[in-house]
Amino acid sequence: MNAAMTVLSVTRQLAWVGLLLVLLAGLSLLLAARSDADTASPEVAVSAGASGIPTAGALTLQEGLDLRGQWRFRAGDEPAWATPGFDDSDWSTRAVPGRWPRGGFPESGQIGWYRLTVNVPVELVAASDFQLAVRIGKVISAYEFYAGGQLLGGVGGMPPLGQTVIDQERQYFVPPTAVDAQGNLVLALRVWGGEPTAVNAWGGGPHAGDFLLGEYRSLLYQGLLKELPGMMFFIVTLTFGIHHMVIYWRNRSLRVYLWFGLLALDIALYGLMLTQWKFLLGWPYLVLKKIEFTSIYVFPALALQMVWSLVDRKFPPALRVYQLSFVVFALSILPVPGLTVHFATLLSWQLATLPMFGFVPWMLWREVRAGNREARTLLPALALFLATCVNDILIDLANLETIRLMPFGFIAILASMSMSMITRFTRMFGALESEVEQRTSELREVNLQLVQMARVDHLTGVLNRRGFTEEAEEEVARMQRTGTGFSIVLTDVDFFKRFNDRHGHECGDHVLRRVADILKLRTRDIDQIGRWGGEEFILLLPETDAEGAAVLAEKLRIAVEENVFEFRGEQLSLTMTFGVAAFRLGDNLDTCIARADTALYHGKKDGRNKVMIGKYKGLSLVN
Ligand SMILES: Nc1nc2c(ncn2[C@@H]2O[C@H](COP(=O)(O)OP(=O)(O)OP(=O)(O)O)[C@@H](O)[C@H]2O)c(=O)[nH]1
Repeated sequence: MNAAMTVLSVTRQLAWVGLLLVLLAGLSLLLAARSDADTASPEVAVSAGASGIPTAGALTLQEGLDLRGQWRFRAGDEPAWATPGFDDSDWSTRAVPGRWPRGGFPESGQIGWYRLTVNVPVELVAASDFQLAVRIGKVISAYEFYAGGQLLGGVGGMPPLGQTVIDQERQYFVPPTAVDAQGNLVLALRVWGGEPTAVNAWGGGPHAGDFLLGEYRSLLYQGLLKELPGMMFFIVTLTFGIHHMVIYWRNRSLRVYLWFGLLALDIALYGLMLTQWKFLLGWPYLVLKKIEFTSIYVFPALALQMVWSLVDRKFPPALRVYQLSFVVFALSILPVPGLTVHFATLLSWQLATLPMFGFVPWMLWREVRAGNREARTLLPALALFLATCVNDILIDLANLETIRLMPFGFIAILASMSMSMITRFTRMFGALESEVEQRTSELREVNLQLVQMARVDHLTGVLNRRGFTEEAEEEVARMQRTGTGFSIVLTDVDFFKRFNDRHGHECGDHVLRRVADILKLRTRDIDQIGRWGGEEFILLLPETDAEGAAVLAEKLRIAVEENVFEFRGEQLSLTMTFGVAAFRLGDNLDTCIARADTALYHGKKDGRNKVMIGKYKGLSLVN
């Protein structure tokens, strides 16, 4: 019952998480589709140069004018390049976003300028309820942003400070004074490509994200909406992680929950670092980046542990070394100052993960063939996950501008692992329940035997005093209900002490057993026989009056008297005396037995080997 409840509650929780994931995936696809539609031909939205100044109508400005496309570009650094009047017609053009070639522009100190002129409706900009804004996407490694020759801010730090912040999108108010009388607005980006290591690894310049001109609140809303799936992914994985850690905390034998929880927390952290929400933490960019890299660097180690623990296999020592190397890798980048170490080691880390792409599926495939159910559930999800990893690695290696899919791959892993764990624990609970059931029924049987044993005399096999009393009490109750009477017969072996002394205790035991057999054999099934004391037996005869009981007692007396008891070649005989009493209204069991006892006593006194009826007042002898 408990197991069923647990499985039910876990399933319910998973159903919620599943629903969230579906919503998340749906929303992401919707947004991806929207942004695809927006960017289908960025050149159409923006084209640089005096000949084709893009014009932003009122409607477009509300929705946001896409600034992605060709901007004027020049490597080098002149303060005059920010001024609106500067003629940039002889500059080359460069895509925004679009990375610089690897190595960047060392001859110009890794600094280059981007310029774009757009035309905006003057009346709209002058309106008091309209605030013009520009959103600048992600730029490697730092930049300053100018509009109408005014410095509006930037991200990171330009040399000589040289502070790298490569993935922060930021939105800037554009003052109406930045727009000239004809509505022309000149935007300029002064970009620093970064330290040589960064430029060699990443190129430089604007590389991703939104580049938009529009109404401030509308841009802000769009930005928030775009970041929502990332935030939801973070919340879902964080909840998953915490939930599994709590389960592990409550039951330390569920190791697989520990690894699953840690893995989910690690991914949650990584997911958060991929969103703009991380900047709300207000932590230095270096710290955020260290967290991002540590979380991704340590991921293979946790994933290996998780997979092996899920399929319940021992970790091979060589694999342990491989796994620990990731942990060491992840931890060692923490104390190294600056971000250079991350850019310098990323490729090595990616290469180091490559073997996993081969042997993990291979191991799982072997497990699947060996009939491991967890492996069967995990394998397709892992294949999907690895495919998304390849996609993401290609984005870095080949500068592909496609969507990063790893979070979705990880969702598949999460879902499959949950399913796997549910199946596993449902199976475990099922086995446990049937085992408990079996044990309970065994215990019940043993208990029954014990109860029986506690009611039975082990020498003769008839009821003992306690067992007989219980049965007799029930008979009394029945009699009071139905009015049917019964009789009690008390019988005792004559001169048994002498018999014992003469033939030995063992022989005495044997004889007692045989006497019990005779009593059993000569009575009805409904009659109850008990051993009342040492050599004394008692009988309860339902629906029998005193006379009927005396007749039976007489038969028993004769049977015992005529019986030849054989023991170790000896042929022996003995007699018994019987006291009979019928249960009457106003009696209780004790008074009835006492009457039978008195009759027995008188039978003994009267020469033994007799049946005496204990009348209500007085006695009568049967023979
Ligand atoms: N072998 C054997 N003897 C028992 C057992 N229980 C009681 N006895 C013996 O039965 C004898 C009963 O002796 P008494 O109570 O003096 O009665 P008796 O010798 O039968 O004499 P009456 O009953 O007066 O005829 C004692 O010697 C007990 O030791 C038993 O389980 N096995």
